[in-house]
Amino acid sequence: MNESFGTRLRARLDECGPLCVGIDPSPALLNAWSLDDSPAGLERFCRTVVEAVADVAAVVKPQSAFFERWGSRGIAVLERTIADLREAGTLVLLDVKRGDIDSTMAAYAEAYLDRGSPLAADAVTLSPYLGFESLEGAITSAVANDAGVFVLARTSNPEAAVLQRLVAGQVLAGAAAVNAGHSPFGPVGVVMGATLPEIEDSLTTLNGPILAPGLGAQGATPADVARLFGSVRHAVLPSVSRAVLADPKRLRTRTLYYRDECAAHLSGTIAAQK
Ligand SMILES: O=c1ccn([C@@H]2O[C@H](COP(=O)(O)O)[C@@H](O)[C@H]2O)c(=O)[nH]1
Repeated sequence: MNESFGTRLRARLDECGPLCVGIDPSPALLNAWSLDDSPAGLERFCRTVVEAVADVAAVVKPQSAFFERWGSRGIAVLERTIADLREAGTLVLLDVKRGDIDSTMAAYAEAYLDRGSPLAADAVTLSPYLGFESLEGAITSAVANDAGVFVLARTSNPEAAVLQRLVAGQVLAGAAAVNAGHSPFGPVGVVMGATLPEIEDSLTTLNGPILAPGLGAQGATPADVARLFGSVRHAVLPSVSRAVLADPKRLRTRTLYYRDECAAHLSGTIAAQK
């Protein structure tokens, strides 16, 4: 029997420490790397990131939008990047933020979670905007494929605050209900920005992983991660993209910096800053 996503994520966090590195091959970053904004440039970018971080980041998170922009040729690069990451033993979280009615969700699940699919990842991001229950088929598919999902609860962008504060409680309750009884984590993670001023107390009963984007370019620091997520330190997965990707020569050192700083702040080795 294969190991569940929760078991594999726990092992990876214990082995590598708490960091998710994003692969966001934007036109600006390709330009900063002196690469063509083309599928070939995209491929070179991704190969370089995989080689530099696959063994030190617990999870790597390709941002689908930057691949989709190139149509089928970009998706082909995404497929190869997912394959390279999985071969390297890294967990792949595909950031696609999908959410739709049940029959359409089933097709998304087939694309991103069915282990026979060329785009199959270890986990995907999902949007609960059509109702948490509309994600049920995708969650069932994730469990059947030993994969996971991360449902948007409170995202890192400031524009989301008013809308998401109204519904985050429902998302956290829905996720906790699915995760109940699973060990070490259930299959349903949530997304909670590291940029938030505060988080919901109910996160302590989630029994699932917490993806915390916003580190670096969006202004959050490792100290913020510890201040917000200290009560769920065993489950938090801080995520960083541009602040690590800015300079190809410093990919690994920046990754190690964010990983080690997050680990030190979360463990209390570095005292929490006000
Ligand atoms: O709440 C969210 C959810 C997802 N993202 C994505 O993460 C990266 C962030 O990139 P940075 O360069 O570290 O700012 C990007 O792919 C977003 O789409 C997020 O920022 N916030």
